[in-house]
Amino acid sequence: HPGVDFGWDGSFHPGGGFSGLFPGFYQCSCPQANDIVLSVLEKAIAKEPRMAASLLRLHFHDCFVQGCDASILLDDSASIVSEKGSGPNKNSIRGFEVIDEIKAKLEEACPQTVSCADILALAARGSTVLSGGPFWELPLGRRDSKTASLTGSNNNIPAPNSTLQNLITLFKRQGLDEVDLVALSGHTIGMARCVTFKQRLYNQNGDNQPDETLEKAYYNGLKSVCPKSGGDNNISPLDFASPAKFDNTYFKLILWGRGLLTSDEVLLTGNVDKTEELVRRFAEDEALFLNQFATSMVKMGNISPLTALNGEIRTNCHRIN
Ligand code: HEM
Ligand SMILES: [Ca+2]
Ligand SMILES: [Ca+2]
Repeated sequence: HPGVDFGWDGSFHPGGGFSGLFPGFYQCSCPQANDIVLSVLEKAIAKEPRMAASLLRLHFHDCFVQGCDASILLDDSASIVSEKGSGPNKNSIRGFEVIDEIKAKLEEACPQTVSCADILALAARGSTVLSGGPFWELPLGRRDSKTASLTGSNNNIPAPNSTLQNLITLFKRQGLDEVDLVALSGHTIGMARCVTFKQRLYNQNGDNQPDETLEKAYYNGLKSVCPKSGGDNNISPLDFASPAKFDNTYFKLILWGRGLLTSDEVLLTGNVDKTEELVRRFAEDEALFLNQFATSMVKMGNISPLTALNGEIRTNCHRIN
């Protein structure tokens, strides 16, 4: 029942707009929602620490396509072309079983109440916290889409070989600025497949040469995980210093030429003073990064939510009601 609860202060965007979301949204209708999410996450992340990273990314890939509306969870059907088959998602995005388990428990406790879109947001926050990262007050009340957009998924989610200008443009399109870009790019947990960084190792500029910004020892190690031919699905940590801990080592590694993706490296070397400066400051000051990450996650989570009578509360996140 939107509008009945308190928490109105969280509904106002930093920019001044009204998102319609607020932290107390389930305070009456499902007060145990976050505890249920956390209990499933604890188990899943204990079994596989990488799951925290996968769930965080799932929320990002949802929010950048039609807003945070759980469009990413819809399977192919008569009316839906699933986003799961897009370039950025195919053979890559994971964590659906954990979302299903959370949804099943929530349907049992509070039937037809907690949206799949809010589950993604709660799972992203819980995963961050359980990995040692920051907590944030999370505005809730998103509803679920009745549509998905495969083309949106292909066009709005940045590719790992993006230029810095391209990254800035794609984030601006979502109302996110350079500060949000650098903070949210904080690939401090999780893994990437060889195919996403192979170009850097063997042919960065079409001249059959590696990316010159790659530090030598790191480069040699990556070549053994990611051969010139084959091995596309071999994985390497995005932050090899602490792949399961949510900290600022990712930014330190970038300064040392040990960022994994081109999109990580260009934050420093892409000739935009602002992003270069932010990489340096986040590398120096962990608290600054963690605080900014939390702020930027709230901003990302507020992208075009469905509220009031728009959308629906799906009973099964895989399909519309
Ligand atoms: C700035 C543009 C971004 C680009 C180009 C990018 C690209 C990528 C790529 C290529 C992977 C590896 C995928 C694979 O190999 O299958 C990855 C993984 C990941 N990304 Fe990003 N990403 C970006 C921003 C973000 C944002 C905003 C978040 C969340 C706030 C995020 C969170 C993650 C996480 C946690 C993983 C690891 C997932 C896992 O281990 O399952 N990324 N990203
Ligand atoms: Ca979406
Ligand atoms: Ca880390």
